[in-house]
Order: sequence, then C-alpha cells, then structure tokens
Amino acid sequence: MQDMTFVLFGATGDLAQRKLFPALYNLYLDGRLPENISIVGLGRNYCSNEDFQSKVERAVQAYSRRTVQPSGLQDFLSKFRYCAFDVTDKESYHHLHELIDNREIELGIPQNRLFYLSVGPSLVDVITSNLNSSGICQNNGWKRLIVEKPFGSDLETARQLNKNLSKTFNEEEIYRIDHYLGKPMVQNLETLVLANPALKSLLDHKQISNVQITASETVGVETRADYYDKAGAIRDMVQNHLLQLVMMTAIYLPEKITANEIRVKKMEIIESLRPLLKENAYKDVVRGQYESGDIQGTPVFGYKEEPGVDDSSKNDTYFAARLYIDNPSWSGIPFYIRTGKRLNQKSTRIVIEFKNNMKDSDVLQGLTPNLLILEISPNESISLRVNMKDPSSNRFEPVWINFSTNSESLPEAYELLLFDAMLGNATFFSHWKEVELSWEWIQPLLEAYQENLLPLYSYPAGSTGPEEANQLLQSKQFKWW
Ligand SMILES: NC(=O)C1=CN([C@@H]2O[C@H](COP(=O)(O)OP(=O)(O)OC[C@H]3O[C@@H](n4cnc5c(N)ncnc54)[C@H](OP(=O)(O)O)[C@@H]3O)[C@@H](O)[C@H]2O)C=CC1
Ligand SMILES: O=C1O[C@H](COP(=O)(O)O)[C@@H](O)[C@H](O)[C@H]1O
Repeated sequence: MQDMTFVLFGATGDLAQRKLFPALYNLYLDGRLPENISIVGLGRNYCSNEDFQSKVERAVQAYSRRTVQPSGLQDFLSKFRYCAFDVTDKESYHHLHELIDNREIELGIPQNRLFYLSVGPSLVDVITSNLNSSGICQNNGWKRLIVEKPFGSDLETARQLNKNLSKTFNEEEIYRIDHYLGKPMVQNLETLVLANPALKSLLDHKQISNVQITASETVGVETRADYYDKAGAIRDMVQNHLLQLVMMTAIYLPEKITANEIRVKKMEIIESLRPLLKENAYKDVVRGQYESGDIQGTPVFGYKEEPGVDDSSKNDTYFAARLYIDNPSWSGIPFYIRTGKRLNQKSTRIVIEFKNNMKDSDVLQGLTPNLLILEISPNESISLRVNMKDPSSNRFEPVWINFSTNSESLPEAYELLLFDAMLGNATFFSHWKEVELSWEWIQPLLEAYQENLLPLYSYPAGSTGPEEANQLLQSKQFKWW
C-alpha cells in the first residue's frame, strides 16, 4: 500500500471516537496501514497534538474490539496531528495545507491525500469547494474523498451535491461510504452462491415466496436529535443501508465478476424497483414513531420527550415497506423491509422464506415454511429451518441447521472499508448512479410525507413496531420472521 496523508474532518465527533480511531488501530495491529502515514484530525476547538493523541488512545481503549497492546501504541499515536479548523474559515484551509505539506516533507512521503468527511451533510459542499480553492487538492499524487451518508437530503439536493463534488473530484475519486456494505456477512453475499453450489439450487427463485430485510435497533435518538429529527428513518437508514441490502440480496452471482460489474448489477436491481406513487404509497409503506415504553426492563422516554426533539415532531423512527423488483428473476416475489429505533432487539438480518406447497393433513401436521436466515449483526450466522417429524407426537417440528462465526474475531465494517479506500478499491462503496436511483425511488415517499398522505402510527418502545406493519404481510398470509 502506498504511503499517504489521511485527513479526518470531524475528528472530535462521535463516529471518529466509536468507529474510525478503533478501525485505524485494528488496521495498524494487522499491519494493514501504510508503512508511513500522516493522520491529521480536525475539529473547531484548539487542542494540542498530545491531548489529541490521548483522545485517540481513550477512544481505542473504549471501543476497539481488540485488546490494546502497550508495545506498538506510542508508534501508532505518533502518526496523529491535530489542527483547529472551521470549515467556513478560509484561513483554516491555509493552516491545514501547511500542516499537510510539512508532515509529507518530514516523513518523506508522496502527496497522496485521502480526505474523510465525518461531518454533517450540510458541511460537505463547503469543505470540498474550499479544498479545491485552497490548492490542497492540486497535489502531485492521488486524491480521494470519503463522504458519509446521508448523501443529500432528497433527490434534488443529492444531485446538486454530486455536481458540486465533481468540480473537485471525479467519480473514481469519490468513495460514498455506507458501512452496511462493509459488514462481513454483506460482503459474503457476493460469493455465497458461487462458493456454495448447494445453495444455488436452494435459492431457485421459483421456490422463494418472499424476502424480508430487518434492521432493528434498541437505541433511541441518543444525542443526535438535531440531525435525526430532520432525517428520520427514511433518510437515516432506508435510502442507504436498507436499499443497499436489497441490492446485495438480489444480485447474488452464480459466477465471479469484476468489482465494476458488481456495481453495474446493483444498479440494474435498483433500476428495476417498481416505483411507488405518492398517492398509493400508504398501501405499501408504514411509518411509525415510538412512544414511551420499556427496553429490556428499563423504562424509556417516547421520541417526542427526547432531548432536542420538538414535542410536536412528526418525524418517523420506524419504516416498513413492501417492494417488488420487476426483473425476470424476482418478478412477483415481494421484498419486505423494515427498520426502527427503540424496538425489542438489535438485529440486522435477511430472511428468505420458501414456498410451502404441502398442505397440513393427517400425515403432515405442523409443517412450517423453510427459512434461510442470514444474520448480519450483532452476530453473524447462516441458518436453515427445516421440518423434522417428532416420532412421539407424529407431528412435524421446525429445527435449525445453524452455522455461526465468532463475531469478535471478525473485522469491523469500517476497518474493511477504510482499508479498501486506502488501496483504491471502490467495490463496496456506493456509485453515484446507485445513490441517485435510490433517491429516485424514495422521492415520492418524501412527497407523500410532506403532503400528509402517509399516516404516522405510534408504537411502544420495546415492541416490534406498529401493528400496521404486520398487516402489510398478512394480506398475503405472510408474517415477519
Ligand atoms: N455516529 C454514528 O454512529 C454514525 C454517523 N454517521 C455519519 O457520520 C457523520 C458524522 O457523524 P457524528 O460523528 O455522529 O457527528 P458529530 O456531531 O458527533 O460530530 C460532528 C463533527 O463535525 C465537526 N464540525 C461541526 N461543525 C464544524 C465546523 N463548522 N467546522 C469544523 N468541524 C465541524 C465537529 O467538531 P467540533 O464540534 O469539535 O468542532 C465534530 O467533530 C454524519 O454525516 C453522520 O450521518 C454515519 C453512520 C453512523
Ligand atoms: O448509519 C447509521 O447506522 C446506525 C446503525 O448501524 P449498526 O451498524 O449499529 O447497525 C444507526 O444507529 C444510525 O442511526 C445510522 O445513522
């Protein structure tokens, strides 16, 4: 891997502490960082380099999945420098430029520059245009930009943002990060069928009755009301993570293809998503907001009582939908997606339900549909549910064939994605076209929200979501798994 400078905007923020510093440390332990790397962290308040390094150390101690090794720790921390920086202040870019140049000379490294924008979406535009005008991007080496989600807040703002970014970076230099694409089980989907010929016949579309994708969380809005109350579940989770999971589930590939071809296949899937009309969206979409309740024995506030949330907020903390992919493979097979905060469990999973052509009869009592469950997080597993006859009762009982990995030994999503961006591999980053097509599908729903065409149902914290989400499936005699 080539030596480089890694510039982290938002180095004092939540994502940097909980995910990015631990990811860099784990890469360091695995010898997967460049031999010489200059890491520059930015935030508005003054902080000495020493204090910043201590902050990084505290983050690594608190959040790394690995035990911190005293031996290499000082060497790792010595790569970090801090620069007090306000994105709107031109002078800040001047100081940053000087610091980047000086460290490159000091370390004798080429002018390869990777910029990570771990800041709110409203700052992305101003940072990239200033990176351009300040000369930081007129370097003698490569440059790359990692942008966090959500990319824009609707179709128009996303298009505008992309137009502005492309004045400074071309498509190959923009890495739109969606950390769900870095989760090892999601990356596995690409080769699951290729590596397991037995699954190829199992995953015959003719045998599948429906697909369900769930990303449920027990946490509430936490300290992010300022952002979340404007975004809601639809922008925070659906436009990006859930639609990416739909694409990754639907592309499963019988043969090995190149990184670029995978992105093309994904685009084809999202392009085939049957559009929803805002007037009819209520038939296929359920949105909800949590009320007070109980999460695993602890009483919690309702959304409107959370700090920073307006007590008349109509923001969605839950979203469920039925969608169809109108291509020859998936035609007529419903995909159900759902996500929500303050639900009864933390779990991200894909469930494939198979058709059950046998009728319950005297000889076939207790039959339930076969299920293939891909558990993505917090644990990783693949399970197949089959029917076995219990000789004592002569009834069929469901049993599980289960394979699970030791999740603690697996790399975290941000580790895999940072490594790929450093290498210049964009396979598991969202191409602009995927993002644009996702917003195109979402846009009528945003309009339906605005025009009050979609009711907002409430659900108690600690439940599985609004009752209306069950009805989405009941009309076809299905239920959520
Ligand atoms: N937190 C999470 O779990 C996840 C976050 N994300 C995305 O990552 C991004 C960052 O999120 P998160 O870390 O939670 O946000 P935070 O609010 O915790 O951090 C925001 C960062 O931006 C900096 N910042 C704000 N205004 C300015 C400014 N004018 N000039 C310079 N720096 C500024 C802050 O620095 P300071 O205040 O010190 O000046 C801080 O470091 C967002 O796009 C979010 O959607 C994506 C997935 C998960
Ligand atoms: O991007 C986001 O993801 C997290 C959930 O991520 P996970 O890896 O824990 O499943 C979510 O809590 C957050 O609101 C959202 O911005």
